[in-house]
Amino acid sequence: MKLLVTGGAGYIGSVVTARLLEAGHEVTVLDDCSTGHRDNVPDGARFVPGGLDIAAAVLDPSYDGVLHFAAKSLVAESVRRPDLYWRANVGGTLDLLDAMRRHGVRRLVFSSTAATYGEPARMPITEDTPPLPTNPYGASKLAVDRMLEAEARAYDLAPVSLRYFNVAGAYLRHGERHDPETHLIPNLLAVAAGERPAAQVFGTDYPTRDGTAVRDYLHVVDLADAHVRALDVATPGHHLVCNLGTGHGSTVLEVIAAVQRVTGREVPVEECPRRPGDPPVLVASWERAAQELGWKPVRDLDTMVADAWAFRQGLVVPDRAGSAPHRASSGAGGSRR
Ligand SMILES: NC(=O)c1ccc[n+]([C@@H]2O[C@H](COP(=O)([O-])OP(=O)(O)OC[C@H]3O[C@@H](n4cnc5c(N)ncnc54)[C@H](O)[C@@H]3O)[C@@H](O)[C@H]2O)c1
Ligand SMILES: O=c1ccn([C@@H]2O[C@H](COP(=O)(O)OP(=O)(O)O[C@H]3O[C@H](CO)[C@@H](O)[C@H](O)[C@H]3O)[C@@H](O)[C@H]2O)c(=O)[nH]1
Repeated sequence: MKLLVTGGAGYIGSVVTARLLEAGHEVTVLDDCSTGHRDNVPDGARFVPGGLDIAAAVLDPSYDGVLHFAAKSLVAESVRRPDLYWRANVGGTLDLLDAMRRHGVRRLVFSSTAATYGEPARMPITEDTPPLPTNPYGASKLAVDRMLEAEARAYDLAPVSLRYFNVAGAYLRHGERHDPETHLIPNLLAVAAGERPAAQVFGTDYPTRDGTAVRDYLHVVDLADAHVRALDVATPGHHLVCNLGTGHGSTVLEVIAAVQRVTGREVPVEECPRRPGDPPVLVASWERAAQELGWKPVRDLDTMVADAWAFRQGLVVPDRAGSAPHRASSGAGGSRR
């Protein structure tokens, strides 16, 4: 297929672009490099610098589809500057959808998020869980999901919203290079590398097995492979929504233990107050993705940490598929409220 990847100079978009190229697709990346890096765009992809407002000039009717990663995605920033999030995530996507309609491009894979669900009490989270986002980031992504639903009906768009849980790991020369870095695993690796004095643990009084928050970490290559599959099942007039996670939750302290195990380094801990807006537990049910996409995650937490560590050391990270297949029915992995 001939594909446009928005945000392909970012962390996840660059890994997906690499996997799309490996699968034989032709890829153009559109990215304004606001949080991404030009040198992240894999060789073999065409790069167009710019924002979503120029999508109409980049697309043409020969394109088979779009994978849309370009967005602002920091929860805390979205609380401080909600206008930025509505404009970039909702307004930007409107520009993209207008461009797709104009050129008759229907297939769309969209980066949605677990943040659309808010703080549901029941785990694991299925796609039928009522979405109640608790911050403007999640709300802006939910607004796009709703736009896609309506445009599928009205204009025969073929959209797939993939709701990612916590993405981690690296592939080839692509890993997390955010500034500031807010994500847990890269921050822990900075401590292991001696670049930060201690790991900050945000909240030790959550109602979980060790008091720290539970998240469902998914390897970025497993995530990427779901996108390659989603392109094949996108259907005009139908909006498919699928969660992507492993069904297994890890606490912050368990992730710290994994980092110590994998790196062989000490990670001193500093207990800090809860980070505002952080839910206690988020764990995905990925049964729908298994059914609809024929997908399953096959890389475990230690592989995510090892690959992120290798990336940080400047190594080319190989594909380590099959480190630990996950069962679709596995439980929440954390005690519930
Ligand atoms: N990282 C996670 O755990 C996670 C979880 C759920 C959802 N997501 C979503 O996945 C997507 C990718 O996340 P990421 O972690 O790779 O982020 P990232 O910041 O590394 O990548 C986003 C890319 O989009 C580009 N971009 C941003 N706004 C743009 C615009 N208006 N026009 C053109 N380019 C623009 C940035 O320069 C960057 O290269 C985002 O939509 C994010 O909301 C990420
Ligand atoms: O230095 C740190 C960083 C994080 N955490 C905690 O670790 C967990 C994971 O945090 P982080 O890696 O920042 O991810 P989330 O805040 O869970 O958000 C990610 O996962 C969401 C879906 O679950 C997506 O919507 C977001 O885009 C994505 O950034 C949370 O409980 C944090 O409080 C710490 O204790 N110390």
